[in-house]
Amino acid sequence: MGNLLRRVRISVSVSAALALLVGLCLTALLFASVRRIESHARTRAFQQDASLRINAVSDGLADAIEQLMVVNQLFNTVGVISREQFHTFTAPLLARYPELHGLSFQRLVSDAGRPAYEAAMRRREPGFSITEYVDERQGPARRRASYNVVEYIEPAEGNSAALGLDTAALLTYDDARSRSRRNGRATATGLLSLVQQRGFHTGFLVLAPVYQRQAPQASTDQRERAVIGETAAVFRVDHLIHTLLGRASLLDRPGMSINIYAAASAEPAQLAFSNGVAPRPPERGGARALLPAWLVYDHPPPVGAVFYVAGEPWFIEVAQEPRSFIESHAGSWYALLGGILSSLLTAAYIYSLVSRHSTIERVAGERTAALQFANLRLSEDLALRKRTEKALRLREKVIEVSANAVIICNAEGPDYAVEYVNPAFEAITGYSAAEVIGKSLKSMQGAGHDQQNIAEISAALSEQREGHAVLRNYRKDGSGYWNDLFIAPVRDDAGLISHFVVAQYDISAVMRFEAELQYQAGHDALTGLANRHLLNERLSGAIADAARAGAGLWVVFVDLDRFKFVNDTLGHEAGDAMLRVLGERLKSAVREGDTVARMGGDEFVVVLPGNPGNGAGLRVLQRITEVIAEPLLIQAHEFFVTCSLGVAVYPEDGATAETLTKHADIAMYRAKELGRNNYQFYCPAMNARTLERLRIEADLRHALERNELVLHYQPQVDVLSGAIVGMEALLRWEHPVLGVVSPASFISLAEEMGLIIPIGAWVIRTACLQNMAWQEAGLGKLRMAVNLSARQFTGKDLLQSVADALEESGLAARYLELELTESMVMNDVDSAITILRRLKELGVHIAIDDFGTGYSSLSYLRRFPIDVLKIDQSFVADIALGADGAAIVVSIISLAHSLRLKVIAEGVETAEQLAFLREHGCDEVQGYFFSRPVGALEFEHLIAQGRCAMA
Ligand SMILES: Nc1nc2c(ncn2[C@@H]2O[C@H](COP(=O)(O)O[C@H]3[C@@H](O)[C@H](n4cnc5c(=O)[nH]c(N)nc54)O[C@@H]3COP(=O)(O)O)[C@@H](O)[C@H]2O)c(=O)[nH]1
Repeated sequence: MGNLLRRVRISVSVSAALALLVGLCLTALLFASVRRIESHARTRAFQQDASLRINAVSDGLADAIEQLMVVNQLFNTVGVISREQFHTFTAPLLARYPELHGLSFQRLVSDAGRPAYEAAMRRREPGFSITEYVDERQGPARRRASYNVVEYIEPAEGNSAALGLDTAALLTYDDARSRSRRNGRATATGLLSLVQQRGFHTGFLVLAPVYQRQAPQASTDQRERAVIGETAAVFRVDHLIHTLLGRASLLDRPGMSINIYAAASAEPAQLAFSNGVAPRPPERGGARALLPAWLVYDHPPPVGAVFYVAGEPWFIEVAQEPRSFIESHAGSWYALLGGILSSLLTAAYIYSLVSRHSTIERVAGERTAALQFANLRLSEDLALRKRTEKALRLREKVIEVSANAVIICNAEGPDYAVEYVNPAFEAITGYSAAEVIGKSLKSMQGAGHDQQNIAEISAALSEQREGHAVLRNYRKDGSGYWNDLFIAPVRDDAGLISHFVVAQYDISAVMRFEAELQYQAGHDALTGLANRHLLNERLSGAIADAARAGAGLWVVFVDLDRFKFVNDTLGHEAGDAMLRVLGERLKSAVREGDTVARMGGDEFVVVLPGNPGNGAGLRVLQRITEVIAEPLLIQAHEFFVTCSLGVAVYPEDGATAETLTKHADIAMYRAKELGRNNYQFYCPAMNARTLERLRIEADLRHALERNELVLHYQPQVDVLSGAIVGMEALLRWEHPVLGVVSPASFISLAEEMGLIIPIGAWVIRTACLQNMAWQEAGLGKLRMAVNLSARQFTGKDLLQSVADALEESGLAARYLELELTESMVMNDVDSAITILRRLKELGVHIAIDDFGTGYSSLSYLRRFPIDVLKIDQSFVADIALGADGAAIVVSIISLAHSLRLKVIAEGVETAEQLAFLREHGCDEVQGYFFSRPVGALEFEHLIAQGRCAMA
């Protein structure tokens, strides 16, 4: 409160002080303004007074001079008049203008004319002579060239001494006289001492020239020649000014001084009149020195003006003596005092007004603060209540909109009657609130009473504690769902348990997802069959069962033959589709419950429990082979797939899932080696073979860089001439330990390992270089046939490697023939045609190898840009055996020729076969009958012989 009071007092004082300050400032402004106005008024009044005086003086002088000009005009008009006439004419003028001290006529007399002139004058004025003053004594004038003699002068009284006076002796005249004569105008002299009166007085003369009448006066010279004298007016300055100012009552103004100078400025030597020294500002000593001058006295600046007296500049200065500020600025002082008084009164009034307001405000402020405080408390209470209500409503809403079921039931057993269920409960269970409220909580357990977890909930209810259980509950329509249930007691204000709240979460989706995950963990995503992991589990279980039962079981490893080819040529989608179909077929070949698993790629494992060795197992193997071999339609193509099977037997071939699977795999490899499409039972010797295969794989990776690969060449012979017309390049691997390895053993391995691409490129390049070398050696222009593998044919580098080989070797493309198998071009006809066209664009020949063994469609054959059909050696071998083989050979020859293709038969071993082929129009032949594939040197010998031995 003390603070508040202090603050109020300060604010009141500040307001009053401010009002006083503003008032004083305004007063100061008013004071300064009034002072300015007063000063201006006084200065203006003084300037007007000064102007009156200046005008009176200058006009009065002009008037006086004008009288002289009247006299002068008389002389110049009438000529020199008599003395009496002069007196008569000037008397009224002098009477009217007392400021005129005298009017005279002065004649110009030459020295020569002096005696005559004096004589003539003496006739009128006895004793007359021309005189001058020497040492203030008048005597006869000394001789000089000419004299300016005062002939008449009026009034005579007081001026008689001047008669006969030669004014040429007065040097002060000279300048004014000569100017007057030259310019023909009245001219004033400077100040001079007048001799007319007793004593000397300051005065001046105005001279006006008198010329000889009718004499020319246009130029200065003419005027100087024409001059006969001048009229002159004499002025006593003090008398003149007094007269002029006195006449206008402008003389006696207290405090005002008038100084007149016969010069253009205030030159003290030319002071013509003064009625007092020009006043100066008073000295400012003591405290007055601290005040600005305008506050101490008021001193309007003196007024000065130049005016002309008979053409000569005169200066007049009128000054006013300074007056004290107090005396000259009464208005300013009244304004100042009035302002200060008003300011003090206003400040006092504001002080009292604001004090009253402050007191009222203080009291009102205290009351308002108290009210605000009370209001605040009230608002807080209200807000708290609102928040509480809002929180309750929110909780209620949360329960209402909760996706999980909420039940509130009475805490009284044994029924625990339901008092509330939320909408989610109704949605999940299908029961409406009306159907369950009032019913026992336990009645909602549905048909799943046998579940163990229910006991936990019952215990929580009876022990009045929290509980949790996952239950299988049932909806009103009888369908089941998984319920993650929490129960918790609710206490009333007294701390007693009055209710239980039950929260139910429908976790059916989670349970399904878990089951799905579990399924996926054990199953192959593509085929839905068991995966390697589940296979191990199941096989281990089956082994344990078999061990317990003392029974045997088989593990069958299934690998699809040439699946890689399908995958590579038709793409992964086709491969996947094939695997899905074949997986289903495998399942159909075994009993329900038998495990069929996919290991990855085209490898499957089938577990046959229950003593399959009693004959059932072999039947299953047979079924597997059959279902796999059934025609398969993928992307509108019909495929015939075979498989190779390997079987490991428990307990003979292993006691663990891992060992049995591995041994079944080894047996499957053996089946592959033995030509695919068969099954093999594992035997310990296979282990060694497998190891051998692994070693070959490792060595093959380095065969190319170690130069272990070589080409052998088998001649192709023209049937009719017996001439060697070409050769087939056949790859050999000269293994440092194993000796020469047949391509049949490692080409498929190289394909699987992806090595066929660099190996194939090497073959094409080497064959081209060799052919070109032979051609350059003059061994003839023969065609070189080179085999392409499936992977090589579809590989992206084929065209480039062929082009590079031709370019590097320089071999003409027509001497290179590429051999493809039927299956390579039939699997994807459109793409094969594209590749073949590009190869043909290079200029190479294309041959279809092993023709007749595959599934060539004749209609497609027409579309392929090929040159040669190569009859498979199996048909050639069959020629001698029966009608079928021979018929096929004849058909192929005829077909080829109808398509304008050349036919070459391979595997010709006998003269009989040759004869048959020749008889049926086969074009070329190749086979052991002529030569086995031989090394390059040996082949050169064959060419050198020119032809092969023909039977
Ligand atoms: N992709 C590649 N494949 C190649 C390459 N070199 C060979 N091969 C293929 O390997 C398979 C086996 O070839 P090979 O052991 O050389 O056997 C060939 C001939 O030696 C053999 N032949 C020739 N005449 C006779 C005969 O009168 N009787 C008889 N029993 N066999 C004979 O036939 C094989 C030639 O077959 P083909 O290629 O179909 O003309 C074989 O499939 C080769 O294609 C290679 O570089 N790349």
